[in-house]
Amino acid sequence: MTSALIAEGLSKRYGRRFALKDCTLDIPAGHVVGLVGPNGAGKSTLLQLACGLLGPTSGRIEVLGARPASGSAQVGFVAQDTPVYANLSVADHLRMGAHLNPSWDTGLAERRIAQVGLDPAQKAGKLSGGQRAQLALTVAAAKRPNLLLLDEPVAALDPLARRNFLQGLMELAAEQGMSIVMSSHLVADLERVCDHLIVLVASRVRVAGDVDDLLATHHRLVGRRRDTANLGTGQALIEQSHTAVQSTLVVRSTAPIVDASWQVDRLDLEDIVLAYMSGATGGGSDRVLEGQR
Ligand SMILES: Nc1ncnc2c1ncn2[C@@H]1O[C@H](COP(=O)(O)OP(=O)(O)OP(=O)(O)O)[C@@H](O)[C@H]1O
Repeated sequence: MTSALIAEGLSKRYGRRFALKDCTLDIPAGHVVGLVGPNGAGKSTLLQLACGLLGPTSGRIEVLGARPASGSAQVGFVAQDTPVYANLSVADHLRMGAHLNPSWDTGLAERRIAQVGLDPAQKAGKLSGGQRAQLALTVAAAKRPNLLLLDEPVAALDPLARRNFLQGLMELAAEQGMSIVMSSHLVADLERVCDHLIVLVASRVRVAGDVDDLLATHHRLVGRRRDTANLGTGQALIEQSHTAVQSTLVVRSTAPIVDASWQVDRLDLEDIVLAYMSGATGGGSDRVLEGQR
């Protein structure tokens, strides 16, 4: 398996504050990867390190087998604020893309512009936020990069445009073999399109892996109140909450849960992401203390 991105002990610091800390990842090529985490977790920082707009404070990052270089034809990046040139028309953006990129795919660009209903003559400065996002994605995709990095690309899109956009992404990945890494707060969307997920919380990677594997190995256990120090071997506690009589845990376990005193439920991806986010904030242990009062 080849890697789209490898990070080892990757950190980025601004003054005394870490935007990303000790991040170790191996993102397989040819996948659609979701990057989630709360505001300020470090998602944009990781994407900017990956496209060479930022350099690491320490550690190593390799993208498609090389050190990231800003402007690489192999890597497409759409920043959170979907930058376009306000005074240029949609058609001007496509002409400029064709001029600057040897691997420019005119057919793909024109097809997408028509699909999303953009008027080629319209000035980019007059487009809505969602339309600008569609234009920026089209320009990035038509470069035919091997890796496409998207920072919250669907935030400005209406639900129908979002569904079409995500459908388009899946087609790009399937037809062109493009690797895609996309940050978003909309986990339900990511569950539909991503086959790999990274959860970043407070500058650190909390979990990363194939979505199918994450769904198969995380469980919610509900049972009579008990001490979580005695979990079965191979079970990692992700989140816990307790009432006076009942304990509710989220655990990661590769082996089946055999303790019949637990009711065991499956989790969806959103449940898993929320468990990592709240487990990391210490919410779980606060709730233990509250239950013991
Ligand atoms: N240029 C900068 N100077 C100082 N601090 C910065 C800078 N850029 C980011 N940070 C800090 O680094 C941390 C991570 O920021 P980042 O933008 O990567 O988070 P994010 O996960 O993308 O957040 P959001 O979901 O809100 O977009 C934040 O605490 C932020 O304040």
